[in-house]
Amino acid sequence: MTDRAMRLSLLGLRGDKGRDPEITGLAVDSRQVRPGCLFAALPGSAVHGAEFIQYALRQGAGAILTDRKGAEIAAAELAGADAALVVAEDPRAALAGAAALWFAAQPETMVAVTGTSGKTSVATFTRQIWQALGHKAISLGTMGVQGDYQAKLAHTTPEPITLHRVLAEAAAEGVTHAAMEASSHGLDQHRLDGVRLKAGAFTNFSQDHLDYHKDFDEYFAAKALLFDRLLDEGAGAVINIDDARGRQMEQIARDRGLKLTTVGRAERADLRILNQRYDATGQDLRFSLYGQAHLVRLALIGGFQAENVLAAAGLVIAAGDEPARVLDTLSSLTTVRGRMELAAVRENGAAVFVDYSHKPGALASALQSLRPHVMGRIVVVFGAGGDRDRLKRPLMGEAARQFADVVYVTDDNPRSEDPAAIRAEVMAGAGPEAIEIGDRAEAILRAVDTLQPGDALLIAGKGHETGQIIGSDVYPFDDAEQASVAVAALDGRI
Ligand SMILES: CC(=O)N[C@H]1[C@@H](OP(=O)(O)OP(=O)(O)OC[C@H]2O[C@@H](n3ccc(=O)[nH]c3=O)[C@H](O)[C@@H]2O)O[C@H](CO)[C@@H](O)[C@@H]1O[C@H](C)C(=O)N[C@@H](C)C(=O)N[C@H](CCC(=O)O)C(=O)O
Ligand SMILES: Nc1ncnc2c1ncn2[C@@H]1O[C@H](COP(=O)(O)OP(=O)(O)OP(=O)(O)O)[C@@H](O)[C@H]1O
Ligand SMILES: N[C@H](CCC[C@H](N)C(=O)O)C(=O)O
Ligand SMILES: [Mg+2]
Repeated sequence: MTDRAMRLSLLGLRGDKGRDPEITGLAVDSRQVRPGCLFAALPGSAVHGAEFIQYALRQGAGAILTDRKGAEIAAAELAGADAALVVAEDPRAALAGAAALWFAAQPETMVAVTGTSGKTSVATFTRQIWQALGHKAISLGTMGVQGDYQAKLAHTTPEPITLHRVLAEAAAEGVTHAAMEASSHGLDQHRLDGVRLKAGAFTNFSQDHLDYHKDFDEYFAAKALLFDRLLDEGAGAVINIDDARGRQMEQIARDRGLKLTTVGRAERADLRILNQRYDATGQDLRFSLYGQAHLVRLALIGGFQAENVLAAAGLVIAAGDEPARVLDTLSSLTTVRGRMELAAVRENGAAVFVDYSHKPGALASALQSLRPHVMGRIVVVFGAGGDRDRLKRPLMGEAARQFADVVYVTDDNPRSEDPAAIRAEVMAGAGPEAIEIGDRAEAILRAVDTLQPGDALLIAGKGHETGQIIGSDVYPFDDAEQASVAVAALDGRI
């Protein structure tokens, strides 16, 4: 970043006392500040970034962006400093704007998707459709950047500096289309403020992240930011109207003058699911677009995938592709890694699926949606993550008890917490018949062992993850791999 420089004013920022230094880079972490950098001292949940202004100045920061409180905290250090001070009402929003200007390029056609579940799936399907139509496209989110440009990401919605660096790199590689996940944290922290979006989608809403958002309404309000603030008037809004929150979002989008496409089973939905027929390898979907019926074969497990596929189709259409051509691509869509992914099949035909459901609503819907594909019993193996929303643990237990026939409770990234204590909270909801096995590999082996012809096992919670986080160590662990190993061992192939 340091091989070029840009005046502070060209980043949309105004320094105090008319100061307008050349900026050589952007940083949110004082430890990454290099001479001439702009340091954004953001109000944090643990500390105010302004506590680190003294270090940023020592490293040679050329400008400090913060809020009024930050300026007060660091008043003494700032008084004698050469660096320009920029005080913004909302420094996160100002940083997002500055990052967009600094990196300048982004794919021409960008869309974002929010909702409690389905963001990764919709973003991935959107990218797959674009690619099938011949566009150079990426999806960006929980699984990193995938498609015609690839990169790892630490967050679902990265902070603006990383986000715009990646978008600029992708654009430089010729990527013209990008679908990104908008997490509620990302929206709340203005991480996407500088992204030029052609359309946004809303999937659904259920319990999550109540460790971060004060309550349901605040969590919803964060998701609504995509429609009531980020998208420009006239941009597309693709909204699943099957639940009450979806209809609330629809109203918000309507009030903002967005161009609506409704999705769902509701009779008035523009992209409407008419019927689904399930079998062991996928489903036939009958749907309509503006009243015109279509039939498509989807090699995807789970009724909710139809909602995700139609939301993705809606986004691609809203972003400018021709509807008939878009619908033609749908039969080519492939399973998203770790989302109702077939991981292994036993000799007796019983199937093992790996899924990323790690929230009560997602677990319930994963299990419910598996049911019509399965003739026998559904067995589930799952746990709940440590250092994350505790309220969801018993609720996940209840979902498993209600929608699976055999329940194994195990560990899923206990992090700094006591694994047994997490399991106890899950077990409280899962009921006395649930079987508790801390070691995840053993739980998977035991569950695979119970599978009879026609049964299916759902290993939930880790999806595409490749590690088990215990304390601060990450041990290699891949549910799909463990499933294959267990099947091979039990069927006498190893
Ligand atoms: C809860 C949350 O979202 N926290 C974000 C927030 O950090 P914070 O407010 O807690 O930061 P803090 O520790 O209080 O520090 C305050 C400030 O001081 C700075 N600092 C800190 C130490 C230092 O030596 N120097 C320094 O400058 C920090 O960079 C920060 O800007 O602001 C930081 C800078 O923008 C983010 O990196 C950080 O994301 C953390 C890493 C995080 O893990 N976020 C997760 C929960 C997240 O965003 N997840 C979503 C959703 C995932 C999902 O859907 O499941 C995602 O999009 O990934
Ligand atoms: N439309 C949907 N409705 C209900 N459940 C869904 C839907 N789509 C996906 N799921 C479930 O949620 C899990 C996560 O899906 P996905 O990764 O697409 O969602 P996400 O919103 O990106 O989640 P995260 O916030 O964890 O990144 C899936 O494994 C599946 O069980
Ligand atoms: N993005 C989510 C993923 C959780 C996945 C689950 N395996 C866990 O560790 O809880 C989080 O970090 O809360
Ligand atoms: Mg995701």
